[in-house]
Amino acid sequence: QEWEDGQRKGKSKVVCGYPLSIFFIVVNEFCERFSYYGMRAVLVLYFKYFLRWDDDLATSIYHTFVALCYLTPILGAIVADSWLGKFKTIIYLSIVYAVGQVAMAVSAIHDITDSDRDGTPDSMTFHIVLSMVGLFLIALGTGGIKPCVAAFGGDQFGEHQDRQRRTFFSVFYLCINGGSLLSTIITPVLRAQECGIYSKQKCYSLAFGVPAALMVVALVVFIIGSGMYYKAEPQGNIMLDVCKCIGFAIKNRYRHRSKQYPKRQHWMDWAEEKYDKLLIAQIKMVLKVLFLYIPLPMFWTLFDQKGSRWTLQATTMDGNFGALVIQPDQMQTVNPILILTLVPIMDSLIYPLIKKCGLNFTPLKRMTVGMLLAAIAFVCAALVQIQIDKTLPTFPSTSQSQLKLLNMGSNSVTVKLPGNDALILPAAQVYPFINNSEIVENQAITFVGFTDYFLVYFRFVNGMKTAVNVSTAAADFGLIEPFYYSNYSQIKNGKATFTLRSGSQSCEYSTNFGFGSSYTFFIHSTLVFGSNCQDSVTAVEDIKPNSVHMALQIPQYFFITAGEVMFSVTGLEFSYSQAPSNMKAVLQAGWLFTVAIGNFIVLIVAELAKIPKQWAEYVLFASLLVAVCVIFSIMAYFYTYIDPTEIEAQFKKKINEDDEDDKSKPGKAEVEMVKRDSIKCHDEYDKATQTKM
Ligand SMILES: N[C@@H](Cc1ccccc1)C(=O)N[C@@H](Cc1ccccc1)C(=O)O
Repeated sequence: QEWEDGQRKGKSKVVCGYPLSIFFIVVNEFCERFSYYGMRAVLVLYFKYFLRWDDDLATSIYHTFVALCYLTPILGAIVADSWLGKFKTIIYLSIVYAVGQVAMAVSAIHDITDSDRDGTPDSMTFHIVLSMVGLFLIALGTGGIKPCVAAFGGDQFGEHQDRQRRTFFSVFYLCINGGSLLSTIITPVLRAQECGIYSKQKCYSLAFGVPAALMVVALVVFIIGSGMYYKAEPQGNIMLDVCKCIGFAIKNRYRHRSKQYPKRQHWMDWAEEKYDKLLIAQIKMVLKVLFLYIPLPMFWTLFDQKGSRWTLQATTMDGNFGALVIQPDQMQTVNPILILTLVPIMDSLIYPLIKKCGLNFTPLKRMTVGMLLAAIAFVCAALVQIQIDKTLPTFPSTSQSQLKLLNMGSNSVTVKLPGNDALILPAAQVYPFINNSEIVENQAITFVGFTDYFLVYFRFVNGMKTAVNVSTAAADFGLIEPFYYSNYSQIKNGKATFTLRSGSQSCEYSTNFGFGSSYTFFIHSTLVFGSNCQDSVTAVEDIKPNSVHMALQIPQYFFITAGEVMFSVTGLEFSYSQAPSNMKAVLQAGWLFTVAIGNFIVLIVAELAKIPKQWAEYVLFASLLVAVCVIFSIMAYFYTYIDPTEIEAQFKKKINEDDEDDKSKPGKAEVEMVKRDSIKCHDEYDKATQTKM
């Protein structure tokens, strides 16, 4: 250890008690998280609006990707521990990661396959394949380096620098959220820009390109620090040793299943014939924690829906905050903002206050409360969804048709449709109608799913005897024949002024478009060019503008983030503190594995349940988490906290004593010694795990 500390001191300058090398690691993490969360923030909208997938497919692929990102840490930990070491693993996988980000940026350039230059890609297959390859490389890179970077940072501190190491981990978490905060603000803004070579489209390529650049910066910064790092040699594949030892214990137990063999205290003790007692004790500690992890994925199932279902929910809401108009994907910034404020508040105010009240708020209790808060967040999301649903248009079912009756004459008319009562339609009015038979082609609202958040649809119906041309300052929408209608066109939301022209005469019509709205404008036969035509055009709302404000999502973000602080921050700390010294990475990978499983659960539940109402799906997830939370609290009640360092020290001390003993008494019967040691070691392990909290 002293030699290792000497190595550390020799490698890196020390600034205010901290090795300078950690500066490069922290900056690297900031840029990497910027890259990851920036790309992830716009991903679901890229699927929906660029690749033109529906909400369910977009959500499924999004969660498959996130799950993959948290499966690959196991791979990264194995490669780093048994082969390349952490430093080289970070470098190589960062290159893979950066290539993946570049592939994503290229996949979002619509001009590559837009040979007819109409603004939409001609071969969607090319864009889909390239983006899927990109996402696979990103998952490999980000997941692979995840358990390495934090542990590599921890390695830079010596045995006696516990306080500095703890501060490093806090700064590390804040940097993660600093990077993700910036990127979730910036990339949605970049996405909203228009760019292109032949035609202008939403700039997803830039929104993915900037995270790609940041990943290159992360790699460069990490390489610059290269000469200063303490690089621990790979210590062999501990995960493989753990698996082999467990496998041997199971096999040995099975071989000795007959009653003639005495029982052992723990099934892992059946590995004693072949494996080191210290390793067996360490595996017991890890298994105890891993058992406790079983219910945890349900928390992540809810937590990670911020980036999918909640972002899609925001697209049906009004993002107008006065001077500021918020993009749906920008709402995710509320999470890191709250993390940056809640973590210090919890640590310096709430937890000490609870302690002062005499309550023992143990890590497992905090995690239980975290789960309940996440369930509350989903109840809030369901309530918001119910409000949104009230404002949505009534869509015709598969056996129904929707039609609009438009009276273009100057007298009222009586309309009688087969199977319906007669109705009187006044002059120059429109009557929206859902019919129970399929008498007309159902085409009214099929386009709505692909509307960009800032774009609204409109069309004109010409009730005049002359053809009318419709244009704005930016675009010409063409000529509409008498008593005919134009196709739907898109325009940016907000105020729009249309010029209506017939020959050399014209007049102007102004109106306001709300987010997500769609309009049919009816030009009356009474319109007189050259005068004000404001009163001679009737605006009919095909789809009402989004009226539920995005601010209503803040409570659900508050509860999920408070839940994250209690659950995730505490859980990470708990996993670290309960892990034996050589298995910290194993437990970190295990912790991240629960995130992966959580994302798979979203896919399974969404696929199996197929709930038509979104609010009901939110309630289902909240109920599932409450049920899991009850199971977890029971498991936590029976968990006894351990001090791995103390247990390991006792084992090492005993092994040293035995070595001395062996030297002084050569020829002692080995079988006898194993028996005695086994009993002693059990006693030590049991003594050290008796502290139940
Ligand atoms: N709060 C998140 C960061 C975030 C930022 C923007 C939108 C969503 C999330 C955070 O701190 N993440 C950490 C820890 C973590 C959380 C969940 C799953 C794995 C790890 C991170 O390392 O990314």
